[in-house]
Amino acid sequence: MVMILIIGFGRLGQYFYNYLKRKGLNVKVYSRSIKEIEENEFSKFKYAILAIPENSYNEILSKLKENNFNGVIIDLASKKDVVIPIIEQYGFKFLSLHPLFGPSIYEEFSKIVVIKESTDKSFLQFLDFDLIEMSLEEHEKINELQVVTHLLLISYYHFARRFPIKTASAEALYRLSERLLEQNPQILLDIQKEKNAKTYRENYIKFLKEVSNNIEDYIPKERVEGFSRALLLNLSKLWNKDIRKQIMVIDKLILDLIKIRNDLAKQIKEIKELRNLPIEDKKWEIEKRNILLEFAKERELNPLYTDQLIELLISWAKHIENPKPWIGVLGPIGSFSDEVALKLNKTRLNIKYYRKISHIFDALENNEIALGIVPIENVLGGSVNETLDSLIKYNVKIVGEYIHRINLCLVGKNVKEVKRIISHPQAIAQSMEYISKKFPNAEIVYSNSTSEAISMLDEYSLAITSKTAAIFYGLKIYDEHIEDNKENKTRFIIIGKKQLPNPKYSALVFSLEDKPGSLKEVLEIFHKHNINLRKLESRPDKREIGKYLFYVESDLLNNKILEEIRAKANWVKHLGNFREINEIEFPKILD
Ligand SMILES: C=C(O[C@@H]1C=C(C(=O)O)C=C[C@H]1O)C(=O)O
Repeated sequence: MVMILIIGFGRLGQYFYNYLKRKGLNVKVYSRSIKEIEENEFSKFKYAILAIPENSYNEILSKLKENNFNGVIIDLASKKDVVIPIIEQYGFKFLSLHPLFGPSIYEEFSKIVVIKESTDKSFLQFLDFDLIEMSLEEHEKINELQVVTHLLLISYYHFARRFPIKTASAEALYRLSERLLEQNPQILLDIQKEKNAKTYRENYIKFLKEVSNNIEDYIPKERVEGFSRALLLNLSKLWNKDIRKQIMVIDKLILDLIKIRNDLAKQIKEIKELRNLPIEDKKWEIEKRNILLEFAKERELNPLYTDQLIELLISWAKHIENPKPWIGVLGPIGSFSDEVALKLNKTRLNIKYYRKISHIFDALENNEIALGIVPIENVLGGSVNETLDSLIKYNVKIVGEYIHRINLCLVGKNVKEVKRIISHPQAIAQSMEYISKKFPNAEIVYSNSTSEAISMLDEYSLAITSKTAAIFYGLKIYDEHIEDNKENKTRFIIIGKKQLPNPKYSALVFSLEDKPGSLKEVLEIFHKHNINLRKLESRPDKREIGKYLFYVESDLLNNKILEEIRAKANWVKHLGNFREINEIEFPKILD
């Protein structure tokens, strides 16, 4: 495997170190502060990347020579006319690069100049930046530009500091100058002390005088298409022809902004603590939501998605202000599980939405969430098999239950004609009579959840959802309580890892020996102890046809009874003891 040595661990050295590591290459560092290797190991390396100032070249190259390094030198210096002769003097093969790294080293802003005269270019295979080949002479023009840009920003920095009140453009320019001056001062000084630097500066001053004397000629007659909105975005368009890269810059900007937003939420939390105010400010949330929705409307942004995004940002901020354990629920927002979660948890702050019931079990087992809320049975549709099967498969406990009155609503947006009815199979099953009477010709389309059906709506379809979803997504409610049985209820279970005190019921699964009467023997144990069964359901054991597992819920079982059952069954899994709960009270429910 090729071994790469990085000498120098400033900004550029660190960047290349992380970049090459990420690519799975074998990289080591040698610098004043970090010595991952000894000098006598230099000979092991195929490449040595020099991320050091020009005035250290002699010292480092002689060290490399003395210690038998005979690979390729990769120089990242900007003054090629200074460093290349030194490298040649030591007789090394070399690759001369000039990384043009843009705003805070986002990769989308990074190009690398490769000097044509380099004697070994094999290292380029490891770099997937935009590479630009240039002769030493052409590269010199970059130096001229760099000298002038720096001159401008350095002088502007000192000039602007005298004026405390800044306009937006003065501020922007000032920030740019600060960004430059954040760099290693020695490098900045070296650039301005280069042999032609003084001439470059004087040429530019001459040019400035010319502009100043004939200013009318230099103000364009037409407006320039400029950087008026987001500077970086526009820069990105200039730098990247690749649209995916431009989108990536946008995504990174969004994340950077969210980071800033969340840091502000932390600050506001401190103020609220000082003033003894609650974290959540619903009044302000609603007010700002309306302002932002108006803002989005002016920009023709979809209000539904904008609203979801705002909701997410606000919950994110609140969760940062007050981190609570996560609750996993079948989503998206507006599912019946979400209704129950809201009822039990009061807020969506710490609710995570999952697309499938089994994903909630998986997340709980992996400690991504502290609790899950899942449906287990409906009066009309019967058991939710995915929940039963997940209870069998995953290592979690039932800690509580909640019975929820289901109101099925028929919703849509600007419907012209009803050709399709979309919903979760359970909701469809619960309103089949209604659908076949009212829409005998409609096609039935199944979705993963009732709320997911909303994203599938068009002018020719209706969805069956909760009222919460209809309100949240601003949909028209065409009818409600369309369920065939007006006593429609769903029982939800709360799953977790710890049991609550004072349980009333128990749940277990067991398998039996394949012989006459084996189920009866187990059921007799319940009878003998006068334990009432609430639910008995068989599930295929999924290994052999005709083999079943039995899911049982009953009044509370003690250990002695459980032992008796274990003695009669082939295999028993105790799924927990639980009772009805009407509120999730953290931290009580966790310890
Ligand atoms: C950040 C704040 O705290 C909460 C979060 C909000 C948000 O993220 O926009 C708004 C109001 C508060 O419920 C705040 O009070 O402004």
